[in-house]
Amino acid sequence: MNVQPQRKRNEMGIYARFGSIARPKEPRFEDNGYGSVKSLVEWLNNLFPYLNLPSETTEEELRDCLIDGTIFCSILNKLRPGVIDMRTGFRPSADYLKRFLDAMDEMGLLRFVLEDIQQGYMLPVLQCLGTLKEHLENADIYSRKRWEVREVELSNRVDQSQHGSSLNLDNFVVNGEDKKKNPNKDTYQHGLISSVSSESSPFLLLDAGNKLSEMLKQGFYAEFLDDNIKDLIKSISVDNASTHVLFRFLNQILDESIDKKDEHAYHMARMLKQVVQVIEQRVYAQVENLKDQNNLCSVCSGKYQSRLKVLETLASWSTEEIEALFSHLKQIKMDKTGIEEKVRLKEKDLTNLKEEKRSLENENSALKRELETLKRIHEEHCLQIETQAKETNQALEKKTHDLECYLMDSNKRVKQLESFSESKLEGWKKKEETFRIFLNNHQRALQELRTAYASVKQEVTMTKKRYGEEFYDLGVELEGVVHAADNYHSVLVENRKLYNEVQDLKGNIRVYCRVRPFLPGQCKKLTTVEHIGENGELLVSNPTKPGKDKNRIFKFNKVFGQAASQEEVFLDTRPLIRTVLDGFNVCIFAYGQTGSGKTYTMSGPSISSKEDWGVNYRALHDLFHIAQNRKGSMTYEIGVQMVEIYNEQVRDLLTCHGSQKRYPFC
Ligand SMILES: Nc1ncnc2c1ncn2[C@@H]1O[C@H](COP(=O)(O)OP(=O)(O)OP(=O)(O)O)[C@@H](O)[C@H]1O
Repeated sequence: MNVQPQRKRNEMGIYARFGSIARPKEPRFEDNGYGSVKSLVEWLNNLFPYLNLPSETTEEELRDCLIDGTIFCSILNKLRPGVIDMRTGFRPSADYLKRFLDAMDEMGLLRFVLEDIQQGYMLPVLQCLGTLKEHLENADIYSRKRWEVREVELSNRVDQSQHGSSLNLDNFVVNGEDKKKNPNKDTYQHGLISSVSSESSPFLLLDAGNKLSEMLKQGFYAEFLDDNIKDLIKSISVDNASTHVLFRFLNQILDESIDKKDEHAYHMARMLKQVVQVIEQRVYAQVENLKDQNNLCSVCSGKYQSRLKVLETLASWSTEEIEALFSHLKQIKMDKTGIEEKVRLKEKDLTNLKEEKRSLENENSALKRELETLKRIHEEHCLQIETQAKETNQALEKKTHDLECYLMDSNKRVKQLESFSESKLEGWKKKEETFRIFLNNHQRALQELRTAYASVKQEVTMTKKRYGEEFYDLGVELEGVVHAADNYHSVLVENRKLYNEVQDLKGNIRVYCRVRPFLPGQCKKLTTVEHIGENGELLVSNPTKPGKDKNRIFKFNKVFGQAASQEEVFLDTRPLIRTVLDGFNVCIFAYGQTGSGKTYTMSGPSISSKEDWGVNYRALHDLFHIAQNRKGSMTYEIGVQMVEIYNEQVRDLLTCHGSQKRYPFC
C-alpha cells in the first residue's frame, strides 16, 4: 500500500495529513507513482463515458467533477456492488463523500479526508483515485482469472454466450439449473476458494464477501442452504471475509430460515438472529475500540518517534554542549520559577478579573433586563404610535375623502362661478359702457364746474377785498366801542354805588317771615295763619283767646307762604348778599323755635339737588359765579368762618386750638 510519508493514521479516518497548517509543498501528481492526471482522466472516461472529460483536464477541473462524490460512489459500487445505496436521495457533495469515505474505511482502503477535496488539496484525492483504479483493474484481472478457472471446469456445462464477456458475478455463479446439471459443485466451490485464497489483499477478501452477498441476493444459496451451508461457509474461508459481509450473510440465512414453515427452525432462527445481532453489536463495538486504540497507538508512535529523534540529536551533541545545555536548563528553571510567580500573580489577577467579570455580568444582566423593559415599553409605545398612526391615517383618509368631495363641490362652484362671472362680465361690460358715457358726461360737467369755479374764485377774491374794507370799517367802529367800554367801567362803578345806596334806602336790617307747611302726619291740624298780605302783613288768629287778642297782625319786610320755594326766598336776599362784593358787610341768620324750618331755609333739606339748596349754598354759588365773571377786572379773596352762639357764648367751630375756641378770637 502506497502511503505518503507526510500522512498517518488518526482518529478522523484511516488516513489523514499531518496537521493542516504546515502543509508541505504539494508535489506534482506525476511524481507519485500512480501515473498522471491524464491517465486517470482516460480511465474515468472509460468507466463513465458520459463524463467526456478532455485529455488536458487540470486537477482543478477534475476536482470540480469529483467534489459531489457521485463518481467516487459509483466507482466503489463497481468495485463492491451495493456498498453505497445511491437510490435514496442524499444531500449533494458532503453526504456522498462521507458515505464514500466511510465505505473506504470499512474496506480498509487508502482515502483522503473531506477537507482535502474541499480545500483543493488534490494529491491525496488523486492518490485515492489511483488506488481505486488499481483495485478495479486488479478485480478485472481477478475476475478474468476466476473466469478462466470456471471455464476450465465448466467448459462443457455452461454456454459462454449466455454470460458474455462481462465480469459480472452472474457470470461466475452457477444457477439452480446448472447446479442440478452439475452435481459436482464442490469443484466449483473449490475453484472459488482457491481463487479467494490465492489473494491475500483486503480487496480480495472483500471481493469474497461481495460474492457471498451477491449469491444471497441472487437466491443461489436457497438451493443448497440446508445441506451445504456449512460446507459453503467453510469453503469460502470466512476468516478472510469482512465481518460486515459475514453478518449480512448470516442474517440472510436466518431470514430465509424464518421464512420457512418449519416451526422449530423458525424459533431457532429467531433466537439465533437475536444472538447474532447482539454479537454483531459487540463486534462492531470492539472494532470501534480497536480503531480508537489503533489511532492512539499511531499518535503515541508519532510522539515516541519525535522523542527518539530528540534523543538521537542529544546523543550526537558533545559534553560541552550538554553542560551548556544544563546551564541553559538551570537558567530555564529559574526563568520557570519567575514565570510561575508571574503566573500566580496573573492567576490572582485572573481571579479578580473573574470577580469583576461576574459583577459585570450581573450588571450586564440588569442592563439586559432594563433593556428588555425598555424594549417592551418601546414596543408598547410603537404599538400606541402605530394605533395613533392608523387612527391618523383613517382620519386623513376621511379628510382626504371630505376634501375630494369638497374639491368636487368647489369645482362645481368654480364652474358655476365661471358661468356667473362670465354673465357678470358681460353685465360689467355693459355697465362699463354706461359708466364711460356717464364719465364723459361728468367730465363735461366738471369742465363746466371748473369754469364756474374760476368765476366763483374771482367772486371770492372780490368778496375778500370787500370784506377787508368792511373789517377796516369795523375796526374803526370797535375803537369807538373800546372807548365806550372804558366809560362803561366808570358807569358800572357809579351804578354799583347807586345800587348800594338803594339797598341802604331799603333798610340795612330786613326781616322776612316764612310759614312752614304742616309736616306729614300733621295734615288734620288747623292753621292759625289767617292771611298773608302783599306788603309783609301776616294775620294770625287764636280762637282760644277772647276779643282783640283773638286776631293779631304782624308786619315783616316780606312774608313767604307755605308754597314758597327755596329760589323765591333766596331771590329777595340776593341783592343784599351781592353788596358783599362791593365791600359791604352782610349778615343773614334765621330765627325761630325748634322745628320751625331754620335749617331747611338756610341750608336746605339736601345738597344733592340744586333745587333744594338753601340761602347759604345759593349765596355762595352766586358770589363765586360773579367773582369768576369779574376775574378780568377784579380779584377777590374769600375766607370762611364758622361759629356757634350758644348760651351767650360764641365759639369758632373751625379752629383746632382749644384756647382760641371762644370769642374774642385772636
Ligand atoms: N318751608 C318748608 N317746607 C317744608 N318743610 C319744611 C319747611 N320748613 C321746615 N320744614 C320741615 O320742618 C322740619 C323742621 O325744620 P328745621 O329742622 O329746619 O327746623 P329748625 O328750626 O332748624 O329746628 P331746630 O331749631 O330744632 O334745629 C324739617 O323736617 C323740615 O324739613
